[in-house]
Amino acid sequence: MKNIQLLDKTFSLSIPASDIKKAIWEMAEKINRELRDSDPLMICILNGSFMFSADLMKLIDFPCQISFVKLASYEGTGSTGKVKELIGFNEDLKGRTVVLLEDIVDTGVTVENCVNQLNKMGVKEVVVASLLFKPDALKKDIKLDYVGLKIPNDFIVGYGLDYNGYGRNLPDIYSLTADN
Ligand SMILES: O=P(O)(O)OC[C@H]1O[C@H](OP(=O)(O)OP(=O)(O)O)[C@H](O)[C@@H]1O
Ligand SMILES: Nc1nc2[nH]cnc2c(=O)[nH]1
Repeated sequence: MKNIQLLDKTFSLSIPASDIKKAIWEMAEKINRELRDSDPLMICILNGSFMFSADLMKLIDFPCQISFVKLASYEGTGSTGKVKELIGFNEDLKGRTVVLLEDIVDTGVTVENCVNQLNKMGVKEVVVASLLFKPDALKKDIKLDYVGLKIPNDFIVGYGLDYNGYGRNLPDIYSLTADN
């Protein structure tokens, strides 16, 4: 199995780029079918979601807007349980169908925080699309509308996800090995 080293930690290949591509293609098909008449505004949650959002958007086949927020809840290899807002929601979203684009839903604190903020801003509906979901880590009562792949509760890097800022550029996804 292919291993990589980032800073002090070793990771092993867990999701090859071909599986990621297939999951995004299937999600885009569904979104194209189900949201084309809703004039949705996609919101990419930076940093981690930049790669997923770019690849998904290229497969959306109707006129569609995208905007960006920058939030952080993870430090090192664990959740802080709190969401830091680095760039917030600053558009008029009243009455809009908003699609949150997440690379991963882990504890769910980030998505819960966004959904609460958006509802206060008077959106019509919030739809959540996440490439990855760790069901065993979830601590919040949130609804996920589109999920690419369900994964075990291991710390992962690659395809936008980082370890202390490194690993985001990897096309495949890697899991922290047991011997770290
Ligand atoms: O469900 P949660 O426990 O909230 O975890 C999910 C969040 O964690 C990651 O962001 P992170 O805080 O690492 O910031 P980053 O995207 O800038 O790496 C990821 O991009 C999600 O936004
Ligand atoms: N890099 C990284 N960020 C996360 N944010 C929430 N879960 C994870 C994870 O497993 N890896």
